[in-house]
Amino acid sequence: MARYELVKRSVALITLTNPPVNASSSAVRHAIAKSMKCALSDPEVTAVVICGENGSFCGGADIREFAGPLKGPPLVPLLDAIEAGEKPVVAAIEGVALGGGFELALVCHYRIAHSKARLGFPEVTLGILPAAGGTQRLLRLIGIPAAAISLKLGIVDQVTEQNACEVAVEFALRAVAKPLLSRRVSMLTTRCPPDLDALLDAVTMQVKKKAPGVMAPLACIQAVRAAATMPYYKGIKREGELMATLFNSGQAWALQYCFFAQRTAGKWTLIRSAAVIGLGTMGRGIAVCLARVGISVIAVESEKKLLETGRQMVIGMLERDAKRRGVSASLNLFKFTLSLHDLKDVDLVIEVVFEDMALKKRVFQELSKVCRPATLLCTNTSGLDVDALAGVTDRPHLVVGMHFFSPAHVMKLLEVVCGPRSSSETIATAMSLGKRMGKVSVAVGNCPGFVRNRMLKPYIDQATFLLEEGATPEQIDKALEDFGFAMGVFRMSDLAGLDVGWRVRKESGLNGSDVDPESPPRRRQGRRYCLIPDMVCEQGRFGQKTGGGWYMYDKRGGTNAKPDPLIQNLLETYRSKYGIQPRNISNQEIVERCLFALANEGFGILEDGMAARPEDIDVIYLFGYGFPRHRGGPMFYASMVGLERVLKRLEHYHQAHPDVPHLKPSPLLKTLVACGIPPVQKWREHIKTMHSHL
Ligand SMILES: CCCCCCC/C=C/C(=O)SCCNC(=O)CCNC(=O)[C@H](O)C(C)(C)COP(=O)(O)OP(=O)(O)OC[C@H]1O[C@@H](n2cnc3c(N)ncnc32)[C@H](O)[C@@H]1OP(=O)(O)O
Repeated sequence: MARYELVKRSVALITLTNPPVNASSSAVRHAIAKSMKCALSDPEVTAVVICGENGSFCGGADIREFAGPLKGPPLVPLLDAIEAGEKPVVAAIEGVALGGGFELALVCHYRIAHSKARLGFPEVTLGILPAAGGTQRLLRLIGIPAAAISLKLGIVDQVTEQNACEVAVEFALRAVAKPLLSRRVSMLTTRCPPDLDALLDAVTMQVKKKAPGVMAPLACIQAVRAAATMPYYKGIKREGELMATLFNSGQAWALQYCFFAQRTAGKWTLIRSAAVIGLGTMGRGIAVCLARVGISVIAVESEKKLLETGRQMVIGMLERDAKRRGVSASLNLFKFTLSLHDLKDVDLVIEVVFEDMALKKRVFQELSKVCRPATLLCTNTSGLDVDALAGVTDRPHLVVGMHFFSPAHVMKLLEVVCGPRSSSETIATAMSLGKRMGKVSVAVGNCPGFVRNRMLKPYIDQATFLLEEGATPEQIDKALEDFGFAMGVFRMSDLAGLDVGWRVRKESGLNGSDVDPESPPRRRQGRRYCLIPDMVCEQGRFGQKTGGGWYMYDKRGGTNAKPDPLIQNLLETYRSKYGIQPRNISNQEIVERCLFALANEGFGILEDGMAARPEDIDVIYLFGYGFPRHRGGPMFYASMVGLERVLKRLEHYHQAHPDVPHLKPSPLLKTLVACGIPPVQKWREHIKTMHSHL
């Protein structure tokens, strides 16, 4: 609910994390109190910055909590303590600072606001008034007659076009040595016009005329009078009394009801009930995502034991999730069953069974028989042909891919895979369901691997070829981590599990009994093939979950990756077996080969019409693979490097490795270079084939 971290060695950064608007729920207030205590007691900390996650400072008190008894730390003492603290506190305001959020900003000693930030007290629209000192502090800060923009008024100390949080941290460092007394807004005296009574009487008349019978605006005027005529400690008492009257009035209840009713009315949806078939890791995560947004879920397994395990895991996840979000777990939305017949009335089914086409086809045939004709049938396949599944149903237009990423209740990306027969309504429903589930949904075409996994193949291939040529997993990971990835390709693969790729390679005849015995060494299906990943899996090393993969871990499920002499040994034996002379490989070569191959596949995807635009690919990589955000995504990165350079380097590497088709520059890349390198946003204009739905 709030993240606490030390930045620049001495600034405590407190980030409110309560989506969508970082409302100051009881859990958030608790987290702020705890973080402030830490910051004020830590001698290393000289200043504090408070900001909100995802571009929103704080949307105010959590209005949903108004209906129940007050939980968690009360706001007023919490805010007073921040203001009274002996270390400078700077509010970094992006998005909104409304109601209690604005009050939080007002107790900070300095306020840095983004130029697009919105600050204000909308409480009156909810039938109440700003009752955590807001009426008293704001007027002390700007005086009674004020009515202009924030900087001019002195509400904020600096307006910025840049990242407000970064600016606030620098500001906080400069504020360390300065006295705080004059920065405590509650200590200031309200500037009043000489004709205060006349002014307030006139405003009262206006309000009565404009909003006859409405209590909150009149209470606000009384609070203003208190700010003008009383010392702070009396003013805030008056503010509290006024709030108490309003808070329990039918007007406040009605206005708060209207706030939520207006938002609920917009939530018309086709999907009220869903089924998830398969309660493995993915299925469980998807089921939790659905229940989180109030959709009732029928969870299906094929065997009693699997169903029971799945049930226990789902309940545990729901309870932990609810605790974290400070809400009650929606267990009542779940039904667990062994029978597909129970799905006859659901609005949508998501199939999450084993990645086996024959099995999936059997499930889709069965669903066709048992589900009502309007039920949408979705598959979570990570790369199989969605249209082949549509083809076995009685409703191909209602079949679509919903490709979640593991862990599904955490990862933001959702690829909505549009088959050639998926109807526009089906795609739109899947996209909007994804949005409702808090996912970043991207529509993609139906090609093997779709977008993320299709692009991942050349990226991982390059990394394994580099191993053959002389690099180590640690060296390659380090180069990619220095580039900005949180994890290099091998550490990431260990986390995801190596067995899935191994199975896919077997199924596609690249490994195992289907391999053509005539194929030359290290070549499969006419191109270069690295056997090392298969050899690692053959040793039962599937990554973190088995305690070993490309690295070794202290235990099964361990996360602390250490270089493994066994892998080093395997590489040396492999190179000598195939007569490969290891060479020194530069970090530049590692980054270029991995990332240019990745982007090159992206160009191919655009050319095939499997993604609508480069921005979609970048979003997929930002949210589905942790591509460093400050690099913009693989396509934007390519444009920053310069397409001409990317083309030249790919030509160079392809010449050196002619048996690696992924290094051959894509025709679209060549076209873009030939036609003067347009900006990313204009690439779409040069794509000839476009998927009909994208
Ligand atoms: C001694 C006791 C002292 C108590 C003192 C208490 C004093 C403080 C009082 C307050 O702070 S009252 C709250 C003041 N704040 C507001 O009135 C802001 C209300 N919200 C908005 O105006 C808008 O939501 C927004 C922040 C401008 C964002 O607008 P946008 O159009 O982007 O999104 P919405 O659809 O409106 O909202 C998204 C989502 O968020 C929910 N939500 C928004 N604000 C709150 C909130 N303050 N509390 C709880 N929930 C909030 C909103 O309902 C939507 O939810 P869903 O519909 O998606 O579920």
